[in-house]
Amino acid sequence: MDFIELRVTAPADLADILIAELGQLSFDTFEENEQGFCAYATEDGFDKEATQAIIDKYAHWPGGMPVAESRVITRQNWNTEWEKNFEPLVIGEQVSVRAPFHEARPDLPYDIVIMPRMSFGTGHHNTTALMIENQLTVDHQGKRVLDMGCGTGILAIMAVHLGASRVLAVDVEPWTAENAADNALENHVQDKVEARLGDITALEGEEPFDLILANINRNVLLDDMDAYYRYLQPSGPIIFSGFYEEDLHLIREAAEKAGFRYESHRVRNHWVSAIFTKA
Ligand SMILES: C[S@@+](CC[C@H](N)C(=O)[O-])C[C@H]1O[C@@H](n2cnc3c(N)ncnc32)[C@H](O)[C@@H]1O
Repeated sequence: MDFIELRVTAPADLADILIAELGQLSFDTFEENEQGFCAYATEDGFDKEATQAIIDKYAHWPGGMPVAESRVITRQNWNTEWEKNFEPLVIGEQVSVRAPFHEARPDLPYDIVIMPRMSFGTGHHNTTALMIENQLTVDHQGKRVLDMGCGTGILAIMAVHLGASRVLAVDVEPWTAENAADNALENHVQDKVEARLGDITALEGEEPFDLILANINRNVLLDDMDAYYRYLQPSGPIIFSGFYEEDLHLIREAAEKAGFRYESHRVRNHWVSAIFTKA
């Protein structure tokens, strides 16, 4: 399959804003670098005009105008690049996230092995790290968990490490659902994680979950808010991310309108992960 690689040169503060806005289009993987960042989308989902409109909107940015160039790449090239650049990392001082070719960290309580491929979720993005930090504060013991927008399945794997009894990991991108299943196997949690292809409609017939994790993007979260409420047990927690600090009020308004109670949120580089509970 072919993908679009969008190379963006922009000052760091603007790069964060552009990543948030491009994340509302079909770009779902971002790699930051010294000049700005690279964003990836499937060739089919790439909307050239909408992408250019976002770049043009910031032509008068005080720190320097953004410049974007796109090219088509194959999945294979993309993987090689990604694997070459994938550094192990530690989240919340407790969770080691690494590829199979990195050394394990037996000094840390949680070890997650990710085969990156073409999916979002190696822990390097602020939203993934924020989600995991929030997961560390929420009781997962014996819980049935939903991971919406699972990407690599990193949050689903973390949920099992924290004691979840079952996790349904759902994503709209076919290779992502496959990648999540492979990563569950790699982390020996395949008996507890079911990876499923689809969007919110893939949940039809499911009983409400004890805990929901949803790191997607602002628009999908807003659209699916009422459904999340229906698919959560009373007083169950839901952890959101994938949106920018400026949009927290929108997420909060929609969540409270649906019936959730705001609990807390954390922010890194303008990205947010927020915890609500079903009132
Ligand atoms: C920000 S990534 C999060 C990946 C991973 N959960 C993490 O925390 O790193 C968002 C994921 O949501 C998926 N996605 C986008 N729209 C979706 C939808 N309507 N329903 C389910 N998944 C969706 C994308 O394919 C992508 O893998």
